[in-house]
Amino acid sequence: MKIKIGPSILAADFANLAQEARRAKEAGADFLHVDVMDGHFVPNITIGPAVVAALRKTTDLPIHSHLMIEAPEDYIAPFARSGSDIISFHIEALGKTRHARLKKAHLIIQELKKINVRPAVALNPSTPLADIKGLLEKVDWVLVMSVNPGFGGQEFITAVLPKISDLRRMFAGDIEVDGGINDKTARQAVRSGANLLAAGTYLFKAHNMEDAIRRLKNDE
Ligand SMILES: O=C(CO)[C@@H](O)[C@H](O)COP(=O)(O)O
Repeated sequence: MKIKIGPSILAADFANLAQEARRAKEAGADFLHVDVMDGHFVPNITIGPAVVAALRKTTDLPIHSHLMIEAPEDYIAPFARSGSDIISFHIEALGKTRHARLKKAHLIIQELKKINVRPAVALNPSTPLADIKGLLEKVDWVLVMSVNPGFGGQEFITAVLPKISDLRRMFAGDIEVDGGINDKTARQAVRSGANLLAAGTYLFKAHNMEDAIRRLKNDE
């Protein structure tokens, strides 16, 4: 599968987002990964739909809004209106029982498809695949977190690699891995079956983003 790279704008210069989006595009990015955090689901607050809408005006790259928020079902419409092409929501944010989570996930997926936004389901490092198995026929993008969500610049959790391989055995769609991606962990993730890589620190702090993207794609 072709490897695609989504620079995570959490590590970008927030005072110059238009320029950062342009820099990512020129460096060969395939999509922009936008981390939305609410201070409840994760212990950090980042950006809302207004910033995604502003970013939308500056780039034609697909925008993936990764909702790390409680009650994501309440925010689907504003993030869709802001111009997100892909919206991911966390399975852990949808309730206490597996049944309740799946029920809510199905409704969110239906709503997203109806408005032509690509749905993706995200799961934390400690969340088992069993929790999303019932959704794999409904989505074609799964986001596997390789750090505990909340902050950029953390170390890749190698314990998620078997989960990526297991997922690849049962799922032919896109598998995005996010958190602690660098040239070494990118290779581990791809070897395990990932084809989409979100990377913040490694790309935005690189001396040359184009070279860094090439290294992640392993086509130097
Ligand atoms: O969602 C998250 C963190 O919660 C990620 O998207 C990070 O923003 C990735 O940053 P790096 O680990 O690549 O610096």
